Amino acid sequence: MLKVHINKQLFHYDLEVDFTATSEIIVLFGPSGSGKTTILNSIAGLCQPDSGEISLNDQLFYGDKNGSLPTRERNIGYLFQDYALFPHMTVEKNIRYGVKKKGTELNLILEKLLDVLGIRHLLSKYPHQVSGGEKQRVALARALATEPSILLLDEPLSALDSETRTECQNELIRLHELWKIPFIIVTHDMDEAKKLGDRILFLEKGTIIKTTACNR
Ligand SMILES: Nc1ncnc2c1ncn2[C@@H]1O[C@H](COP(=O)(O)OP(=O)(O)OP(=O)(O)O)[C@@H](O)[C@H]1O
Repeated sequence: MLKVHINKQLFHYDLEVDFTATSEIIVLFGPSGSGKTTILNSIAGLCQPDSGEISLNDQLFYGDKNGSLPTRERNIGYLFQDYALFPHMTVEKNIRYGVKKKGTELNLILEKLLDVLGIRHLLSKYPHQVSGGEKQRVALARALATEPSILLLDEPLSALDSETRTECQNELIRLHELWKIPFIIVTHDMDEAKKLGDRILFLEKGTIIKTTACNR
């Protein structure tokens, strides 16, 4: 279980949130500047809370007395809004980047991801040679190739046209059923939030003002 209890002073208000996530899809929903990315970055270790506690199962990511576990030791998959693929690397190199495992074990994971995401034919291509939806799938493969214990997604579908977006939403739900880890997804789109989320956390100025359970 992921436990997040953080306080952080931001420019215009104090962020204070407290929530847990089991192997479910949690959607963070709220206006621009309400603190969604700050929450993801705190879980990933890319920014530091001022106080509180973040843990995943028995592993403490951040604690008032214990300090902060480095990002590389948190075993987190993070899908950034612009996918952050390396432009000078092929799709295959992008997916393999940062994966510590080698040999048969890695190949089994990669084979599964290539099939599930339907991107085998793209391996030798460069990011500028593939479409937005394909980039999104490649970025998902890269995030999952490290077999993370949790996946963070910051507006993963916002750059896609509506048809590709619907396809990718279905894919995310399917991947979640296969991987069975907590997914924390940021979106601005209410329909998407309802379609993807097991629970939606509504944020306003750094506070969770409402939580809704969804029946997917
Ligand atoms: N390093 C920082 N120190 C203090 N405040 C910051 C810092 N970085 C960002 N902020 C402020 O924190 C607030 C939340 O930003 P954040 O990016 O988390 O919001 P968001 O909900 O993800 O917004 P968006 O939907 O536009 O991406 C903003 O008001 C921003 O000005």
